[in-house]
Amino acid sequence: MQLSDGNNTLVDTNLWHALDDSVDVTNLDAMGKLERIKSTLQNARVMPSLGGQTGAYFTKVTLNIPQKGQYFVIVNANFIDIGLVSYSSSYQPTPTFQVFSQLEDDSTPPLLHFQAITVQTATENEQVDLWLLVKAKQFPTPVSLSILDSKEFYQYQKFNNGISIAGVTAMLILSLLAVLIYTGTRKRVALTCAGYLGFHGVGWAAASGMLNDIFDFPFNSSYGGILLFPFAIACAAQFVSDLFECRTDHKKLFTFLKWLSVTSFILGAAMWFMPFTLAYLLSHLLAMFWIVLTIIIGVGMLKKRDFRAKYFLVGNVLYSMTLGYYIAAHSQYFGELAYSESAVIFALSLDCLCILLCLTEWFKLKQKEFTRNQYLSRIDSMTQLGNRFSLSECIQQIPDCYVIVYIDLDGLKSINDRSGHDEGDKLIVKTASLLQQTFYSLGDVFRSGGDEFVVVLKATSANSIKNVAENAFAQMSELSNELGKQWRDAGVSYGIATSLEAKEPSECISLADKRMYQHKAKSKHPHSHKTLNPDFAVLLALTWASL
Ligand SMILES: Nc1nc2c(ncn2[C@@H]2O[C@H](COP(=O)(O)OP(=O)(O)OP(=O)(O)O)[C@@H](O)[C@H]2O)c(=O)[nH]1
Repeated sequence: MQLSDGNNTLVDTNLWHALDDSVDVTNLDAMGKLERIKSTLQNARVMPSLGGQTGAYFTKVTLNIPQKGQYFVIVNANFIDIGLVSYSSSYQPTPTFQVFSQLEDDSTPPLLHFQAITVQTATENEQVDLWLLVKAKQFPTPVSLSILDSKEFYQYQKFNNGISIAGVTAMLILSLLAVLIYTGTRKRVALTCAGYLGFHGVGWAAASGMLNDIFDFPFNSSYGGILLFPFAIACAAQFVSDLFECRTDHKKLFTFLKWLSVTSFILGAAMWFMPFTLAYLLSHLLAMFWIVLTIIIGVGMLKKRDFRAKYFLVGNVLYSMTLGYYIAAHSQYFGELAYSESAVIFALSLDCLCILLCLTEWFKLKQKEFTRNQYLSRIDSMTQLGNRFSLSECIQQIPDCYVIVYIDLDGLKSINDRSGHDEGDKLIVKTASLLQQTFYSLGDVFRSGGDEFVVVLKATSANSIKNVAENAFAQMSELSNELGKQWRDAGVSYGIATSLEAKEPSECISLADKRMYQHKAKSKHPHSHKTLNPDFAVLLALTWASL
């Protein structure tokens, strides 16, 4: 092959020769082995393609390199268990050996996803004979060779390794964030999200050869990427189900995603026992199916105005585009497509970011629902006043000095009976509005029951309590008169108690309630002496307290 300035790629077609089973390639350091391989070249079977093959293969390539310097040969195979290269030239007759594979690539330039070997020429127009031997459990895709000069290679290496490391790190960090969210919230959606992102991150760390580089495993972990993928989809299907509340809101989709998740999980477990090429194919089919499914779900949810789907859709559209490019790059029908792994990892890490944003959208929605429910559970819808629950929360935080006014409407039943419940409602709403107008700057008003209200008035000091209570008396009389003007039978009965008379706010409310009943009894039976005048009672208590 004459190297030129353009694309220097040797496609896989008829490039490789099958190695005779009798040649033991495990002892790679033995030069003799390579010499034996050379002698088998004449009789060796030529492979139309390495795509889908298993075992050991070798090739001899002659390169005409115009410039003196350092060149790199990239072996475009994602999985290599054993790799051996030797090169020699008329100028350098003694062969130079290099060993490479995901298991052993310390002496070759670090290149994620693939393997690179160095060829050094000593003169211009040097003709180099390159002997290459590769062995893998499976070569799921064709194995081409790309020859780059040092400038091109370092640029490629920087881009390829940089994007892969950044992408995998981003996926793992996002997954960790989801785990932290889960530990704080105990929400299943955060856990399934962590699984979704985490399996993708670990899968690509394995597939790119990063795990082997970091941990020096005794086995080739790059096959693990494909084998972990169905587990990522098992988590992803559960995440989508949790994200869109499918259990309650989309029952059919819930059942479908549950089965998809179970099937993916079983497939993931079964793949460890199948030929790797089949596993590779199944993982890619699952990926394509998943992408189409996520886009359909995303569009469907957006149509239903579920805006959790916006990030979900953006991420998956991006991922699907690069996955299409990746699959095309590995099929060889479209020629050499550069950076397909980097493109997929980059898009997938953005997809993972979008997935985490979906999770935050889910929590935002839950927060809104919670706030709304909190509001609804504390507010009386007719009067917009706080209800009994809200009152009990209020008295838990009440300051030391306060006055409680307990109010019960008079005449509501007769207004209901005479003019209908709508009219009765108007009386309730009017009373609430007058109470609010009167006391809005002095305290809080609650509707504690059908026709009962409680006002909690804050006093700045023990000395000011009496003034606050007296003011409340005056206001209540005015309120009663005001209601009487609009509804013939309407008025209010009320009782007032202060913090000076009770140890606990609840005791103070009971006292005010008791006085309200005394007041009501008094107004219904003005001549009875069995009940104490409530105005008198509270003033008496105040006098006692101020002594
Ligand atoms: N219109 C209307 N009536 C209500 C509502 N809640 C409770 N009531 C009615 O209010 C009445 C309260 O009963 P009472 O307290 O005996 O009626 P009252 O006429 O105010 O008599 P006293 O309190 O004894 O002075 C009942 O008839 C309830 O049905 C409501 O939200 N709207």
